[in-house]
Amino acid sequence: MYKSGRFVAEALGDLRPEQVQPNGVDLTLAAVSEQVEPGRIERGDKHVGDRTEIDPDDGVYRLEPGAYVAEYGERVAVPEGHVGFVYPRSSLMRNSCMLHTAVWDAGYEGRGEGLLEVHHEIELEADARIAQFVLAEAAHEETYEGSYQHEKLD
Ligand SMILES: O=c1ccn([C@H]2C[C@H](O)[C@@H](COP(=O)(O)OP(=O)(O)OP(=O)(O)O)O2)c(=O)[nH]1
Repeated sequence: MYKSGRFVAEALGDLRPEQVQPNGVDLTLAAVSEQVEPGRIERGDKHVGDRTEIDPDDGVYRLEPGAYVAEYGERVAVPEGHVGFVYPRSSLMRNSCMLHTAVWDAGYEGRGEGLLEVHHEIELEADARIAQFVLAEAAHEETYEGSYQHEKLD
């Protein structure tokens, strides 16, 4: 069962009131980058290819069609007994852009990333709300202890 937006907001903390939605909380766009070298997925390890961060122009990212990595501004913490997912804000999708998500594991804490697919040029203001984070109840044995634990926390 998906939890309420208020429950998700309490798990994340430190949000503006307009970020709290009925079924989740909105995440903002903290940074945009483009991958510039190949990554590698091996049977036992992985390597994320280098990226170049895009500078916003007067606070606005003007993006041509392509694939980008979006960094979210909020510290996400997935409580035990739950799993998280990110959906695009529907206005982003209605503008021919999409955010893709992997699984946000129970116990993960950090500022995560998503794959931003731009199918028609778009302007995104820095710190604008672009995504919605939701939590669902989920059974699990362990909690997250992978290499991205505590990423981009101050
Ligand atoms: O769209 C997503 C989905 C997940 N995460 C975060 C939360 C998740 O718990 C963590 C690790 O994801 P995953 O377990 O899929 O990473 P991995 O590629 O298997 O690496 P590792 O084994 O080091 O965890 O990344 C994101 O930032 N963006």
